[in-house]
Amino acid sequence: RLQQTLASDASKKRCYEFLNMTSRSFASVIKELDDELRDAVCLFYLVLRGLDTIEDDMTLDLDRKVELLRSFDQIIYKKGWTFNENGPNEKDRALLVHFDVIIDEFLRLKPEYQSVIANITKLMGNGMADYASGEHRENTSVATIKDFDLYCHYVAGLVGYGLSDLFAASGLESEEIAKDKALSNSMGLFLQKTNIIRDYREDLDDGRQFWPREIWGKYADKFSDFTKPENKLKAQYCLSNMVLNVLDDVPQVLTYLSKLRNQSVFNFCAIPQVMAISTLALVFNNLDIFHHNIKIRKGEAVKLILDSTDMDNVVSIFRHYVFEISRKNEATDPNFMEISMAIGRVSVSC
Ligand SMILES: COc1cccc([C@H]2O[C@H](CC(=O)N[C@@H](CC(=O)O)C(=O)O)C(=O)N(CC(C)(C)C)c3ccc(Cl)cc32)c1OC
Repeated sequence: RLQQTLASDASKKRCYEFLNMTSRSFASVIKELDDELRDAVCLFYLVLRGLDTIEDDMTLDLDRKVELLRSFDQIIYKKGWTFNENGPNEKDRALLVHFDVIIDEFLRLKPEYQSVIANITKLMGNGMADYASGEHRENTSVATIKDFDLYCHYVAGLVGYGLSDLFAASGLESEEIAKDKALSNSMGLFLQKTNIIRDYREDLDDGRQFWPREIWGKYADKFSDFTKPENKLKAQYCLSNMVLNVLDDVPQVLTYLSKLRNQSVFNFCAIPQVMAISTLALVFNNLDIFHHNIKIRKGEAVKLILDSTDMDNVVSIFRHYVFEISRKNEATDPNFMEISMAIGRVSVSC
């Protein structure tokens, strides 16, 4: 008995070490969750990280990758399973090499948490596999805005679905939070789309492009054209068009947050969203994103974390950054009117 307890404490501790290693600041936010949810969310994060590592691994041949993605929801039940076929990326490699530890802890979760995580893993793994093997294969390019929303639904919207299901199953939040899928989806889309805008240069250098051709194709012939000084103006208008697309999700994000009742769940959900609206204001009309990765200053991030503990503060943070976007909005920009109206829609929702 004691032997088992010591073993399970050791593997739980190792899971949190992997969490700290893979997610920098976010790990500390997960650790603040109430006891009932902390381990389930930690394991959900690590399972998703494992899936993401496989999707990102360019050294795997396609058939092998698709097989792993489509079966990951069964793999997480296989005690002892580990994976060391994958590439050089040390940080993520370690997680899969020691994935048996994650599986041991996953199998110690309550059955209802296990099934939420397994169901989302199945949907996400198949979505990723469809995407990897489908017509997108050439350079993971996204054609239409519809494709863009579908891709972001697979990799981020589904995470919102799963977390809302965990919140409801824990009893810390109402069943309603898991019912309205559109709200949960927006929680993922807002974060993912903001990151995709911020990461233009990093992804371009990695040979990946996630901006939908339906948008950037209006401003250039090649996705990399925006890095050229002579295309400065086109680059700015393409960027504002991308920001306009993301602003659509803001009202749903605020509605989702307003439904939360548990303080630790609210903090966990609000902090990434206020970081994202701050990032969105930073990248808007900021041509640096075409040259290097930009991030909000550490001091500002800390202030945002401390301030996002109740709905009124979160609303005023969103108002502040949406106002900053409207200040930077230029009348000569073809998207000027649309952005002004999107800002109007946001302002009435908060
Ligand atoms: C209701 O929905 C959510 C509520 C709270 C947080 C998140 C969301 O926030 C982090 C926040 C995070 O991971 N931030 C990074 C910073 C960064 O990535 O730029 C960090 O602070 O390290 C994030 O980015 N993603 C990754 C996806 C967006 C793909 C889902 C994420 C991955 C796994 C989990 Cl369990 C959760 C999240 C939610 O997911 C939608």
